[in-house]
Amino acid sequence: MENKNILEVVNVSKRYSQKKVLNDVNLSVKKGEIIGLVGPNGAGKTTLMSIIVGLINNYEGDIYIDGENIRKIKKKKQKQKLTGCIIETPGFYPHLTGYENLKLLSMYYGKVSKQEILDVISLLELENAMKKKVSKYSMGMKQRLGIAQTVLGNPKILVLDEPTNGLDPTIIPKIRDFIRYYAKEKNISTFISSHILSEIETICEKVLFLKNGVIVDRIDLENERNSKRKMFIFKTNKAEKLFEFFKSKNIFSKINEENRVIASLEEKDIELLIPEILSSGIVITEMKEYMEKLEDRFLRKMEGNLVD
Ligand SMILES: Nc1ncnc2c1ncn2[C@@H]1O[C@H](COP(=O)(O)OP(=O)(O)OP(=O)(O)O)[C@@H](O)[C@H]1O
Repeated sequence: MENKNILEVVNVSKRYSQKKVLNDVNLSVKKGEIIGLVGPNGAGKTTLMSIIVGLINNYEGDIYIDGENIRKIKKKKQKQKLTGCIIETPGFYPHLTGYENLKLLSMYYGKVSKQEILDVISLLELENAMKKKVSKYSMGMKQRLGIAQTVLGNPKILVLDEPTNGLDPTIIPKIRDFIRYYAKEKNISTFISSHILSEIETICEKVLFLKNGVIVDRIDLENERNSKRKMFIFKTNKAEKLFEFFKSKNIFSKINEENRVIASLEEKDIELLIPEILSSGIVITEMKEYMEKLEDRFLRKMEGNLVD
């Protein structure tokens, strides 16, 4: 994968009258990367995404897409071609069929082959919907057609605000495959927000937490997956004593609500520490690797007590 930043958000702030809804946001997305944006209601996710795709033009700071400052792009069409987006409800021509809508958009962008259109239809399993007028579509079908539209015109980055909203759970894996296909096969990056944190966790390489317009945490999931340091969970008769033991070794640990001890360790530490733990009279009846769910981490972060 190329290491080039396809999106750069530099010191972006946004006010609505007196209220600052984005405060000095900085982030970057590399070519082919899939990055998630999570945060509570009103955190500023839609505002940030709307600025990136050019729907909001009145903001402080700068947005660069593929090295170009979007403020300097005067032609609307040129700006629109940079990003494929789904923000709130996508717009269509309701009296036309799904296929006619896709074809019309392709003609607007030019240079979209029939095969490219057929690819999106097949990836999102839209075949049966293509001949129907969009006015007859369910909300989920409209959402899928909206997602299909995002890749026409070969954009640099997909900006997807809650793309799985209103979708049947059986369709959600299709969206995941679609995003992965365009990231890995076509090198199109994705910046995605979702309330379904497990989705973000499975698809994204990095996740940003936005709270009150500020990015309060950045998690490199890919790095964590490959890290030598892992979290382990211990079932023991003396949780408090084990916790104190780790503390005395400067190892991060905590006791969870089930009285299990969770500690951040490298595998090589374990061999050294286990004999010491056992000789101090602590009995460990179970020990396994522990993956903290993004949701739990998110909740801790929102409560303001994230400890790494
Ligand atoms: N046009 C507007 N005028 C005034 N305030 C606005 C406007 N649009 C958004 N806001 C405010 O900006 C803040 C951020 O809103 P935004 O929709 O970006 O948050 P969000 O993280 O996308 O929330 P949600 O998860 O509920 O979609 C909120 O306090 C919202 O009330």
